[in-house]
Amino acid sequence: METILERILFEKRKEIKGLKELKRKEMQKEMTYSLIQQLEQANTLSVIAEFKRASPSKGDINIHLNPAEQAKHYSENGAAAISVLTDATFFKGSFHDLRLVRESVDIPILCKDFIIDQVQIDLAKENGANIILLIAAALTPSELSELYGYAIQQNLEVLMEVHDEADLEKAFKVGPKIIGINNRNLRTFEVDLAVTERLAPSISSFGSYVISESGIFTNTDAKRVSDAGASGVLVGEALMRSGDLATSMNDLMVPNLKGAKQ
Ligand SMILES: O=C(O)c1ccccc1NCC(=O)[C@H](O)[C@H](O)COP(=O)(O)O
Repeated sequence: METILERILFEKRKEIKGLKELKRKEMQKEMTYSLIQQLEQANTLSVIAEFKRASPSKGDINIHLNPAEQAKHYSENGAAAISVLTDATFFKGSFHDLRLVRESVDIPILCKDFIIDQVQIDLAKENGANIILLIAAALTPSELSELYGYAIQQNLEVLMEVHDEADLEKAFKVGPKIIGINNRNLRTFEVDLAVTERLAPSISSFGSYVISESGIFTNTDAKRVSDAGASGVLVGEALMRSGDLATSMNDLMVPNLKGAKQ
């Protein structure tokens, strides 16, 4: 006669089979949201469109936009990925915004925050991010390497941000596949696309993809950073203020065959 323990274990084995299948499907889904894959396949400059209500340099940009609706418009107009600012104090963002965006689109999402601890990476993942930002200037070389390793372990992609040669040296030691060049000096707020022109060649030689971040508004700006070797751009303010997203996105998606990693 079957004991209660045997019956429980029989049911448990069935449950575990189901749980494993669920986990496998979830992992498969996570893997399909890949910015690296998008960059590999793109033949135009890839646009990472940012949801950015406000910022320290510009104050309120567009605080009334709905994150889910804006993300849908970004995606419908060809965004390769969406960046969501989750910092509340300086950017009026939240992890709730990130979740709303995840629920509204089927493309990779970057959690744009000032990550200094693993717990933020956990939160980013729990709320649907596939990519996290690590800012070289905000971390020591060992913190950068430790947080990078942790994110990769969690099946996340990493956009490692640099602004000068010292940051680049730190980044190269870790060896990320995607490096973002922030054209904005985060200390002075000065924005200069020449920063991309100066740093992109060594990143391309290193073999990583270049994303040019900040201060990109026009077709001329997009062409300029694409010519410098960028495979993608990260654009916030221009898209958050745009009255015609289709045209704004189209202007940024310049042909970019040579931007892709060789
Ligand atoms: O945007 C700021 O004022 C800012 C200030 C201090 C730290 C970071 C800041 N911005 C984060 C970003 O990197 C940008 O949101 C992103 O690159 C898009 O920039 P933009 O297209 O110029 O809005």
